[in-house]
Order: sequence, then structure tokens, then C-alpha cells
Amino acid sequence: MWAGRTLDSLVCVQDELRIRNLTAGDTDGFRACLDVAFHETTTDASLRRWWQLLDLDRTIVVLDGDTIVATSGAFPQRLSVPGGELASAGVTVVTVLPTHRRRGILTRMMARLFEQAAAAGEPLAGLWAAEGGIYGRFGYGVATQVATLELDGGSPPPPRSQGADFTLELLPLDGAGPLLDPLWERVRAQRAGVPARTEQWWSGNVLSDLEDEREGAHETRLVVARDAAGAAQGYALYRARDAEPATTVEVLELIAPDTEAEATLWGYFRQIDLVGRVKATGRPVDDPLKFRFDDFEAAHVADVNDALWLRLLDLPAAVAGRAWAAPLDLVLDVTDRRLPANAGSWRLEASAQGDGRCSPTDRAPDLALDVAALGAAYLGGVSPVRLADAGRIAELTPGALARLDVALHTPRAPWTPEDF
Ligand SMILES: CC(=O)SCCNC(=O)CCNC(=O)[C@H](O)C(C)(C)COP(=O)(O)OP(=O)(O)OC[C@H]1O[C@@H](n2cnc3c(N)ncnc32)[C@H](O)[C@@H]1OP(=O)(O)O
Repeated sequence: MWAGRTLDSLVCVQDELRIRNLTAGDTDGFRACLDVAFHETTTDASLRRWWQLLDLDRTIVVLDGDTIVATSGAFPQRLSVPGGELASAGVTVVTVLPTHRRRGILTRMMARLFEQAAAAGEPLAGLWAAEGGIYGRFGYGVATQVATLELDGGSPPPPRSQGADFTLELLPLDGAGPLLDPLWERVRAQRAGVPARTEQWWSGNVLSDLEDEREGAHETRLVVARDAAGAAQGYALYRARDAEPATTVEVLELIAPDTEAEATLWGYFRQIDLVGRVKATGRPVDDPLKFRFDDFEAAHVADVNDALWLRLLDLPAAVAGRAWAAPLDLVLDVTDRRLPANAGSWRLEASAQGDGRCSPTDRAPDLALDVAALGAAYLGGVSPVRLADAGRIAELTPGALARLDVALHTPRAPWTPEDF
């Protein structure tokens, strides 16, 4: 049972636990905590990479005596939302040592994280969960999913790439961030759920290609599609992996806001010699690739996985921060056990121009739901009708669900192409 509840100390009747920000001297304890909790062996290079990415002011450790027994952190992110972007706490490196599990340490760290996010003016928090059972209780809902697509190599390119006037160029990873970032930004404008990347994120993470993080594959290659004027219109990062009877190519990232450039890049992967299979992970769930082929089985969805778990920390700011697809006037009865400021009856209004706002009301509710269901639906990737069918939303006024569904809709599915 917790006896002390200040920000800088956590006191339990059996142990004395302290919580504080990560410091430069914590490398060994931090690494040990990650290695034990995730059953891994972090190499020096990998630790250095993580360390450079982490914001020390947003990373906390919990100590039992001098031993770090828990860690958690947040990257200050700009997350694309329908019609724009919002500040979001990108929650990461959450660990509690097995010796200290189920004593409420994660619960306390999450409360601290919410406080820090509020202080930073972040209306959203997002994360990739290690296990599906952890984060629903903290108000997170699965807002995006990603697909793994597979296609045979050594075959003709997709028909739609014929006639496209693009050239392909293999470039070194080093220093490529400034060339690739504008393409990433254009995709962020097309799809919600994509965090912006800093120069540090490009060079120190996406393009770092540490050998001990390739899991036995060969080095990462970068191929860029340029239009007739020489402007980059798409790129792909990929690795070859030895396999029998022929090499597998793993497409780590294929980003092409221009559809013809995208077709050209897929054509590249279909036509590389000595390749048996092309496997693209982290694709949008509505990837157009399948529809490029007359043979609908030429590309198939091998897997679909949960990606971004989203938490609305500040309901009015989240409602005002996205564009709405249709006019709306509904009352939501929201449950939020962790952040009471979000709880209660809210009038949700959206104009024909797409502006949204939400204000407390005493009008009778049309829909009742937990904040986790709102997080799942917020980016437009999970229909409120589906959530209601799963018992996550109660429709109190007939037709309210369908109206909310239309107003949340986005033309393309939201997408979170990378794990953080
Ligand atoms: C964004 C990321 O970094 S995801 C990575 C998450 N980390 C890991 O999976 C590493 C291995 N696991 C761990 O480090 C820990 O077990 C954690 C972080 C998952 C949980 O930490 P704990 O301090 O044990 O959690 P805490 O005691 O606060 O539990 C809070 C509640 O969540 C529940 N809970 C905690 N972990 C899980 C889980 N994996 N599955 C289901 N329920 C869980 C607890 O039972 C408890 O429920 P209650 O409130 O009804 O009693």
C-alpha cells in the first residue's frame, strides 16, 4: 500500500522506493532493467543509440535502495491526426523488474507520465504495447493496426507501374534524412497516426542500421524513386535475408506519397534477381498493393497486428485538434477512472467546415463509453459501430452511433508505420 504520494518519492510500507528522472550515471542500471524485463541482451551500441534518443527530462526510473527496479519514458511527439497534428507523449521503455511486479509501480509511473504530458501540453499519449492486457486499464485503446504483406519475387511488376517515368537510385543511408523527411511529412498529411521524425530520429534510429539489431539479415539498403525532374517521390528501406531456396527481401519501410512512385518501388522488389519472397512489414491495413494486380493473390496479407494504442489525455483539446468529416451534435457520457477531468457528460459538436468542440453539459447522453473506446475510435481507424458491437459503447439514442461513425471517418486508414 502506498503511504507517500508526492511526485519525487514513492513510499511503500514494505520497501522504500524512490522515483526520479534518468541521469547520465544510470546507464548500467537502466540496461539491466531492460534486459531482465524484456529477456534481452542490449549491446553497447544499442544502448548508446537508445540513450541518444531518450529525453532525460521525460524518462524516469524507480529505485529500491540503489537499484533501478523500473523504467519508463516518453518521446515528445507530433502525431498526425485527421486534418492536422497534435502533441503526443510517445510512451516507451516501460519495465518493472520481476522482483517488483504487481505492486502498483507501473500504475504510479503512468500517473507521473500523465502529469508530465499535461505539463508539456500534450492532449494525447500513444504507445506500442508488449502485451495486450496491460494498457486498457490506463485508458488506452488500439487505434491503428499494421499488416504484413507478402509477394513472390522474380515476377513481373504490378501492371500499374508500366509507363511510369521514374528512375530508381540506391543511396547510402548516411545523411539521407533530409531527403526522406519531406516524403514522410507528405504521408503524415495523408494519414493520421504517424509521428513526425526529428533529424536525430532519422540519423540515430531509422538510418542507424546497427549490425546487432539486424537479427541475422544483411545490411539495410535505401532505394529512392525520382521523377523525370529528378525529385524524390518515394523511397524504401529493405534488407536481404538468407533463406532456402532463395533469399527473402524484407521491406522495412516503403514511403511514397505519389502512387506511381509507389508502384515503381513495388516493381523494383518484384524484379530483383535471386529473390524468392518479398515480405513487407508494418504496412497500412488498407494498403492499395493488392488492388494493383489482376491476380488478387499476387500479394497477400500474411498478418495483421495491433500498432498504436492511443490515450486521450485532454478530451476538449483532442476534439478541437482534429478535423471532423460531418456535422455532429451528440452527448457522450465518458468514463475515465484515471483522469477525472475527462469524465462526465460532454456535448460534442462538429461544424460543416470540420471544426469540432466539446463542452460539459447536463443534456441526456446519446452514447456512453470509456475513454479507451474513444482513444480507439479517435483517428478514424476503428468504427464506433464495431466498438458498440463489442460491448464497448452503449447507444442510448438510436442513430447516434452511425452519426459519430460518419463524423470520425477518414478517407485512408490511420497508420503507424514504426514501433517506438
Ligand atoms: C510501451 C512499452 O514500453 S510496452 C512494454 C511493457 N513492458 C513489459 O512488458 C516488460 C515486462 N513486464 C513488466 O515490466 C511489468 O510486468 C509491467 C510493466 C507490464 C507491469 O508492471 P507492474 O508494476 O507489475 O504493474 P502494476 O503493479 O502497476 O499493475 C497494474 C495493474 O495492471 C495489471 N497488469 C500488469 N501487467 C499486466 C500484464 N502484462 N497483463 C495483464 N495485466 C497486467 C496488474 O495485474 C494490475 O491490475 P490491478 O490494478 O487490477 O491489480
